[in-house]
Amino acid sequence: MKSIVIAIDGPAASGKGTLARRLAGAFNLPYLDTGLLYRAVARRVLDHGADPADAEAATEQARTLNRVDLERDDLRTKEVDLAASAVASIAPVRAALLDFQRDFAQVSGAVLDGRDIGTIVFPKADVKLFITASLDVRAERRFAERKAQGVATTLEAVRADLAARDEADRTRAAAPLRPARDAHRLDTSTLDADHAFAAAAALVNQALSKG
Ligand SMILES: Nc1ncnc2c1ncn2[C@@H]1O[C@H](COP(=O)(O)OP(=O)(O)O)[C@@H](O)[C@H]1O
Ligand SMILES: Nc1ccn([C@@H]2O[C@H](COP(=O)(O)OP(=O)(O)O)[C@@H](O)[C@H]2O)c(=O)n1
Repeated sequence: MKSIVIAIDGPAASGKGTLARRLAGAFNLPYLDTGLLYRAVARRVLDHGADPADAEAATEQARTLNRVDLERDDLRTKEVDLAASAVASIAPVRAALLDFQRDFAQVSGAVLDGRDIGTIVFPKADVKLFITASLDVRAERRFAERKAQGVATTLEAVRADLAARDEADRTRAAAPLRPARDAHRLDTSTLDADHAFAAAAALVNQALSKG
């Protein structure tokens, strides 16, 4: 199969990762969850006792990030959610992570999900998807995940955290969260994962048949 790049962006808990993983499996492409890069930088900053908003400290951690950092099992906590969004607003942090993301797709193409894949990382991606869902639906999904992990929280707290992070991601100067002009928008508020996958796979097949 032709090696292609599929860029998937959208707000937190919209279903990007679920969809990206399935597309990667179906089209035999490597998958990169780029949120993990920012989470791992944030984790390292916190481990060093530094402030995630400290540009110098965060940039140093981004420049020395390695693959093992991405495999940690403590990257999806509430503390890291907010710290990741803070380090992600620092332009030199983003610059330090750019080559890794581009190199990842070099050999065999890839599916990447994040916030700026279609706008900055791969502006010429073969297929761009912008995944959304209402704040209430996304909060329910993330709350269910946290509950399954045994984390003590409330739906209201999860909703407030998502809203704050989305607002920060949308309004930052460096690579703000927004759909690329040529992105296909997919609202998963009332689409289950199977229907979201079917809609996305149809768009990928369309691109493959044109290419
Ligand atoms: N279309 C969908 N319908 C219902 N639940 C979904 C859908 N897509 C994802 N989920 C669930 O929502 C949660 C967040 O999905 P995830 O793919 O991790 O989102 P993101 O990568 O955008 O943060 C997960 O528990 C996932 O199983
Ligand atoms: N390409 C990306 C991916 C993530 N991020 C940042 O990293 C944070 C965590 O991303 P994530 O994709 O793991 O978050 P969830 O959607 O899984 O909650 C986001 O809130 C963004 O601030 C980014 O700025 N650019």
